[in-house]
Amino acid sequence: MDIVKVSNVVKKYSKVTVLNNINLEVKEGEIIGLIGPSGSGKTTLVKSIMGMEKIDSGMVEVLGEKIPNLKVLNNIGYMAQSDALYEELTGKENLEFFAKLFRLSKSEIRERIEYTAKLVNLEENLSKRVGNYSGGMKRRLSLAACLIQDPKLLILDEPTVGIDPKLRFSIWKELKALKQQGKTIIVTTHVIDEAEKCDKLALIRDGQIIATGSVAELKEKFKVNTVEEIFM
Ligand SMILES: Nc1ncnc2c1ncn2[C@@H]1O[C@H](COP(=O)(O)OP(=O)(O)OP(=O)(O)O)[C@@H](O)[C@H]1O
Repeated sequence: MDIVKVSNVVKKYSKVTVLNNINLEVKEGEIIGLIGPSGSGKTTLVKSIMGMEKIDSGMVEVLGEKIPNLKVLNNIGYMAQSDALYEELTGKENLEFFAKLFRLSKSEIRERIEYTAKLVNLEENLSKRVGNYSGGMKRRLSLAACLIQDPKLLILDEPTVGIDPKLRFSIWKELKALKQQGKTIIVTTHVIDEAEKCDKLALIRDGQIIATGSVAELKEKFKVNTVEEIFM
């Protein structure tokens, strides 16, 4: 089943076309990487998938519903490029705040905070004020926050920026485990070794998808031996 279906999407800012006839299908349980140079349209595409950006033409469907659709938003965990956290609150209070937005019960809130904090290795720091967190810790808390309601679809915009390689490795291990549970994950990245971990890549340039496929398929298509060369 297609969890996300993007059909002929065009998005303009003033007269500038930022997404130029995008078509993309994402299947259940797939990790898809959106890869492309800075300014190529990755963030605009993920925001259009959620309905945060109004598209000029085309159609987006998520979980079988036409977007924009508020109900579907409950099933999307979105981690934006910049952290949207309350610096005055502790890590735990931030997670509680987001959990309450989704009307989770008290016991669900406790369970989900425990699970997500463990996932991103922040259990020891939950009672600290977020204003005192490092950049990497804020990134990890944002990831925990976007998982709090146990969404079916995760949309992660450069999730591992500012995260050291060891933790990046453990986050990817968890993303794979989430995939095994049937979650679908869309991730934008500039990091080559992350691209290798995706089931499928969509290469974006100047608002167009120039190729999609697994790393192996893309290497074959472009007749190259490494992922770096695909980017070139
Ligand atoms: N709100 C906006 N108003 C006008 N132009 C915008 C707006 N948001 C993005 N753009 C432009 O749209 C283009 C695509 O931007 P977008 O943020 O989607 O790229 P990106 O691939 O995510 O880049 P990066 O990797 O640097 O995050 C850029 O030229 C950008 O300047």
